[in-house]
Amino acid sequence: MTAPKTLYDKIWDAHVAHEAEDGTCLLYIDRHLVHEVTSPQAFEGLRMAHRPVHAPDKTIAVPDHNVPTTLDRANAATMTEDSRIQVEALDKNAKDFGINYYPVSDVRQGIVHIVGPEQGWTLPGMTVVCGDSHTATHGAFGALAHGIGTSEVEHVLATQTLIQRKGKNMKVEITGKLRPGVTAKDITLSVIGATGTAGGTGYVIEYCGEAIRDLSMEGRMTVCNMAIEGGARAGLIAPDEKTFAYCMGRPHAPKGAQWEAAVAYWKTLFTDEGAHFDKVLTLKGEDIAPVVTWGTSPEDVLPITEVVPAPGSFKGGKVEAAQRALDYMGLEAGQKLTDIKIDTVFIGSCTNGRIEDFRAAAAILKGKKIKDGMRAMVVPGSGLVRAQAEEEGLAQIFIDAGFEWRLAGCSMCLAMNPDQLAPGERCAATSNRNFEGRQGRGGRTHLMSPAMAAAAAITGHLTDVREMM
Ligand SMILES: CC(C)[C@H](C(=O)O)[C@@H](O)C(=O)O
Ligand code: SF4
Repeated sequence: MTAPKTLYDKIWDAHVAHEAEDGTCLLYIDRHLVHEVTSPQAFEGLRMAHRPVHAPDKTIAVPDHNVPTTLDRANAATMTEDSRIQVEALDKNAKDFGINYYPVSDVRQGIVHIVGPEQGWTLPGMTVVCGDSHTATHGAFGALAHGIGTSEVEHVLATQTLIQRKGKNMKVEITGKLRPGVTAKDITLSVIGATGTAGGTGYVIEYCGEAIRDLSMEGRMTVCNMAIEGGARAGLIAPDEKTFAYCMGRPHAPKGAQWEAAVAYWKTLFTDEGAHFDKVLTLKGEDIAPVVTWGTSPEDVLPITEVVPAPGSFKGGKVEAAQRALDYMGLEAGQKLTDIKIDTVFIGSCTNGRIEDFRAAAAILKGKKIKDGMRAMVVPGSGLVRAQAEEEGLAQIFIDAGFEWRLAGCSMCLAMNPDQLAPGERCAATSNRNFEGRQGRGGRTHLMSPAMAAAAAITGHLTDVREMM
């Protein structure tokens, strides 16, 4: 009898092409996703070595970080020089190397981590890499998805393999049911609150338990997306009937007999009874509340019913960090979180830019107006999410409430395109990072779920969405 394996062990073992004596492995890569920020030097390296892309049919590129999200973006003048150079380089590299490409003009364009699953490129049991830390998102399908650096991007382009050492196994179990108003975003932020941003260092996290099983594929992507903020190398969720239903019929999913064979294999992708985990965290779904971040790290998270913590309440080295965070955020210890006024709302990103996120936000906004003077925008994760939201009438709800309804891209998740905070502006954001300057120099970010961001847009301050339901 073979030893019981975790889901991570199974996918890993199925992809090891070579293992060196010191344990360094060469891992076969099934899908390589590429965006404009981390790929230019990699393609340049290939060019200089006169090498082709090894598996162009498994390589998928889309520009997302630098692209403006306003309707006039076809006009090159809407981009800074640096942004334009990166996007034009991707246009050229995609053409020269013959890889799959979704240019800005294509309705399928969007954030790489939303486009991959949507087009059926991401499937259970695969190894997926991208020169981007939030590649962890694809783990929602039971795919082993690693974020990689630019030199590794070049290596994968050239060889379709990645040099890796195996990580350790960590289990994060969310038992029971979530309470009303609590979402996947609250799960993933609460996990980071419990483990800290280094809690997952060296591990691949498998999320399991009833509350995870109950999530839609969109919600599972939200959870895995932030595995990286918890320090983990990747996040994973075992595929099930929901996963198969999401994948079926997608443009690049297998069809017919190949589909049947694939599903039969996918059904073997679960952690065996008795498999060993090096670390385990269990949270009760019932105990998770709608949360917001108050500081400049995703671990600075608290239930919305709490107050801004006193730096002195932290241990050791964290006291200074907490004080600095409060100074940067312009907050006072003891202040009620619900008293924090905001002037900007950003709903979007690879964490929360999918259709379900927009349904949740629209449910709160329907028939309401955002606070006077509020700058609020909804940025779809892809052109197809945008089209679906328009068809479902969600876009009109946002527009009627006073939101800007944008084109797809990373947008205000990071300050690499025209959507940015000015110094001192304070934003309720559905994205995943809140460090100093993330959304623009001097900008202040509070991370939360789409429903919570919608509630804050209406009241003008951080708000407990449960009071609006
Ligand atoms: C620009 C890119 C390399 C970066 C990442 O890897 O995460 C970005 O997507 C981010 O979220 O900060
Ligand atoms: S949406 Fe944000 S987190 Fe996601 S890939 Fe873009 S910049 Fe990174």
